[in-house]
Formats: sequence, structure tokens, C-alpha cells
Amino acid sequence: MASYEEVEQVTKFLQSKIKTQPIVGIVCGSGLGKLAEEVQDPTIIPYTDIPGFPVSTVPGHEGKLVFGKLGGKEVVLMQGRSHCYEGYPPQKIALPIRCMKLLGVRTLLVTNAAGGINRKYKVGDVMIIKDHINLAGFAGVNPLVGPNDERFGPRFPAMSGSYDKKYRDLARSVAKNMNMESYLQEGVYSMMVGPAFETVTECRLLEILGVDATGMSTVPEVLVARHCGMKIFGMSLITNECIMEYDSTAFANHEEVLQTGKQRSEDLKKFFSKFVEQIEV
Ligand SMILES: O=P(O)(O)O[C@@H]1C[C@H](O)[C@@H](CO)O1
Ligand SMILES: Nc1nc2[nH]cnc2c(=O)[nH]1
Repeated sequence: MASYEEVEQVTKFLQSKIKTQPIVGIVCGSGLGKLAEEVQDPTIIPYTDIPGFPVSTVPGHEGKLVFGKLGGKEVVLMQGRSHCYEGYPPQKIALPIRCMKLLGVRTLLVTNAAGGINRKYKVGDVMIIKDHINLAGFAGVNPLVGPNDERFGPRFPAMSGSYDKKYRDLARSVAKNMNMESYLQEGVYSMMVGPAFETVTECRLLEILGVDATGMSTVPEVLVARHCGMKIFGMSLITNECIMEYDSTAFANHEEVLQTGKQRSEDLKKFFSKFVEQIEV
């Protein structure tokens, strides 16, 4: 667990490298980092250059922090994230989000690649996240476990209403104007630690629980962002179908995840540029 002072130290290091003050933070999921190409006047800092920063080890996660302007607003964009399955405790995954808070970020946009549990979903659909189930949390994986520093937020934060209703409404309207409606969904995301993809029975269980899409990230970031009072918007790209039949010969795989990310990247780049332009922070 990084203390407030340690987060401050990393934040000061970042401030010494940048000329801007971001107000919007963006986390790019697997294969979705191309949004960084839209950032104007970028200052790029590799995670490996930032003392104490968790470093991504997974293909599809560049591992760079990009500061600059998107949709007319100052942003800091994580081109790739780290995950619990890489061996990081959730508290370590929280560090970049807490640095964003100290940098002045008020709104967090999180994206991820996810498997479609909802049988109506198709590969390539994008899902506005309306809520999540922290399944990993049932096993104690939660970045807020441990001593609480009130300078970040309260001991017992509420998690209902985490995914801002106005942002979700705006996202639907932006998507409509971009003719994205045929592949737009809104639903519930769940996080398990991974790195193994789900068994058939696990997928069926998630369906019974009311999950629409499942992944291995996002929830730790949202917990920490909500704890420190940020407004949040989340979007999942449905990169693969979850295997629901016991005798299926299809298997989930990371190559398909990256491939779908590549296919949707232009649409998502345009969507997020427009969305950031229009959000109130
Ligand atoms: O960082 P995200 O949640 O987008 O990445 C998902 C989960 C795993 O890292 C990977 C599996 O293909 O994609
Ligand atoms: N847990 C999980 N994570 C994913 N990330 C991308 N696809 C999937 C999936 O099917 N399951």
C-alpha cells in the first residue's frame, strides 16, 4: 500500500516532467491504447521511468503515460494498465489513480476488453458500464483493504451510483450521433482476477448473477476513483464470446481480444474525442 506521502512523491516527479494540469484521466484497456494518438502536444512518460509505478507486462498494453489535450481538455491517459494477475496487489494498481487525483483529475474514464456473457451481445459491441460486480472482492481483492487515509477518502465509501448517470446519457447521445447504435449496449461488468479465462460453468454462473460482460480489470481503479470522489465513466469492448456450451470447440484467447480491439479502435478514438469534448467535469 503506497502511503499518501509516497503518492505525493510520485505525483511531484510527474509534475516536474509536464507543463499541463490534467482534469480528465483515461485508462486504456487491452488493445485500446490507440486513443493516445489523438492526444495533442503530448508529453509521454514510460511507466518504467516513473519510480514506484506499476509496469504493464502484457501485450496490448504499451505502458506509457500520455499528457496533453483531447477534445479541448487537458488529459492524462494511461496507455495500458497493470492487472492483479500480473502479481500486483490491488493497492499497487490504485497508485496511478491516486496520482491522477493529486494531479487535479476530477473525472476518470476507464475502458477494458471483456468477454460477452449476455447472449445477445456480439463481438465488436461496445458496452457502457452501468454497474459492476467485484467478484474478486469476494476473495478479498480490493485496493481499499488496509489502513484508510482520510486525505484520499472515507473508510466506508458508497459504491452505488459509481458510473455517472449524466455521463452514461451523454455517451448514448454521442454514440447515436456517430451511428454506433447497432453495436451499442449498456450493462453490468464483473471482474475476476484471471489470468485464466472462465470455465463454461463460471460463465453460466455470471449470467445468472446478472453480468453482461466479464474481465480482469477496471474494478480496482473504479473503487479507488470513487473513494477519492472522482466522477466515473466506463466502457467495455466485447472482444470475444464467452463459451457457454460444454462441448464447444471454441476457446477464448488473448489474440482474438487484441484483434477485436484493433478493429474497433478508429470508432473508439472518435467516440472518446467527442465524448471528452462534451463532458462536464
Ligand atoms: O486491461 P483489460 O481489462 O482490457 O484486459 C483484458 C483482461 C486481460 O488483461 C486481457 C485478456 O485478453 O484483456
Ligand atoms: N475474464 C475475462 N476477461 C476477458 N478480457 C477479454 N475477454 C475476456 C474474457 O472472456 N474473460
